[in-house]
Amino acid sequence: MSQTKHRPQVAIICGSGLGMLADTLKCQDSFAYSDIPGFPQSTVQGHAGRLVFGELKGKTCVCMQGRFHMYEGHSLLKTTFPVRVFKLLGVETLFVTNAAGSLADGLQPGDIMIIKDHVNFPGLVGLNPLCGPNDDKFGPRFPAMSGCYDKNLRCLAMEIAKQLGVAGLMQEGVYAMVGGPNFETIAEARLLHRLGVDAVGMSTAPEVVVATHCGLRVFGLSLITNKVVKSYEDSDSVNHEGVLEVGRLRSHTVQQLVTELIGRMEINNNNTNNAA
Ligand SMILES: O=P(O)(O)O[C@H]1O[C@H](CO)[C@@H](O)[C@H]1O
Ligand code: HPA
Repeated sequence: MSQTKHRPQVAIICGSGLGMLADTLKCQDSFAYSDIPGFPQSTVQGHAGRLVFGELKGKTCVCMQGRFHMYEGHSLLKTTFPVRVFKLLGVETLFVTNAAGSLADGLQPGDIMIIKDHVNFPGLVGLNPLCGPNDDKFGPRFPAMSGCYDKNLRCLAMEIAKQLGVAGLMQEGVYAMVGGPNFETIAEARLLHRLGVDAVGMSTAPEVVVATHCGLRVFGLSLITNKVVKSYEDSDSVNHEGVLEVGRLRSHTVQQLVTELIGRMEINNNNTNNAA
């Protein structure tokens, strides 16, 4: 921390193809993950591997240009390590963004889903970053996860979308994390759809679990990059290049939304920063 004067209140995790969110920060200090002791390395195309500090609309932010995924071979503790670093830096609010495939018929590629809730499939079978001895300095052994996506921020985001004229692209929904790295089979897609999942991806839930455990307020959004194939008659197939391309196409809108939301949200400044 001796290498930056920024003391962030807000952390942003950029999803696949959404690294441009960091470009909006003013007075940047940027660090390659490879230069930060103990930080994992990004191995996925579209995840640059840089931590960027800066100002956005009067708030101090830190932005992860590149996240870590379980399928890269990182332990869940490693994939979520930055979230606890953010807590220790004094961050109060975590923004998680991701690229996701849609299962809901009303969500089209290019749409933006405000995450209302998630299904953490790896977590349901014990692949949870909170497994192992609990560190009471961060949070309780059995943290509640109901309401882990802050309702006020969700409402404010919708209000801002209306003012920006992009409300037609936006709706709330349930995100499910699967392990990846393969995309879903048709049978898996149908199962997820029947379970009430609106969008699916391979990240985010562990970060949100760790953030909620240590008392961070969370806002999440999924950029819908593809429709998940649910029919045996459908010859479409998804690929990572296509996912990144939709990220590039929608980058401006996502930047506008995140910038306005960060600018207008209230910061309590009551983060005691005493987790450890
Ligand atoms: O969740 P993010 O990191 O946005 O990336 C999503 O896009 C990649 C697949 O194209 C997977 O990593 C999936 O999780
Ligand atoms: O269709 C998908 N499935 C899982 N992860 C994804 N990330 C982007 N699109 C998808």
